[in-house]
Amino acid sequence: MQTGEPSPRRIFEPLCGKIGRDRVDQVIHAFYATLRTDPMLHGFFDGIADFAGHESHIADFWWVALGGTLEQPRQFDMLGRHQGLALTPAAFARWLALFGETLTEYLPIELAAQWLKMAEAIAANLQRHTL
Ligand code: HEM
Repeated sequence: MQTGEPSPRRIFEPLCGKIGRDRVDQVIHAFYATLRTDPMLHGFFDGIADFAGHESHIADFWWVALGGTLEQPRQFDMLGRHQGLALTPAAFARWLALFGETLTEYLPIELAAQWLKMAEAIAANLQRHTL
């Protein structure tokens, strides 16, 4: 039996650590700037008065979803916020396409792919409950 050698093990590092909060904020800021000017989706966001507040709320959501913690925990109500928006499969597809484009612009391909995978899973769940 070998001694003194650490057994090989998978070191788990959550995505939040690999991406970092600054890049989460950058991605969200760029993504919502895109959403607000997108011909298909901008109308959903026109009514938001405090957009900076909205972006920081969304960035906090993703920070937690990616494994991070917040100094001041916040409540999220994903289903409640999306119910009644009359979302369509085409709107979801557009949202995901734009999110994927933003991710690949700001992150290395592997990190972008992992984050997008999470967004796709959340979107699929949202669609099941809101369409
Ligand atoms: C058709 C696609 C989508 C549209 C048009 C849309 C639009 C919106 C709107 C209008 C709000 C409410 C803003 C407010 O009143 O403060 C919101 C909230 C939010 N959205 Fe979406 N959304 C879409 C898909 C998604 C997806 C796929 C995700 C995540 C993967 C997401 C994440 C969030 C989060 C985290 C919030 C805040 C929830 C909370 O306040 O607790 N959205 N979205």
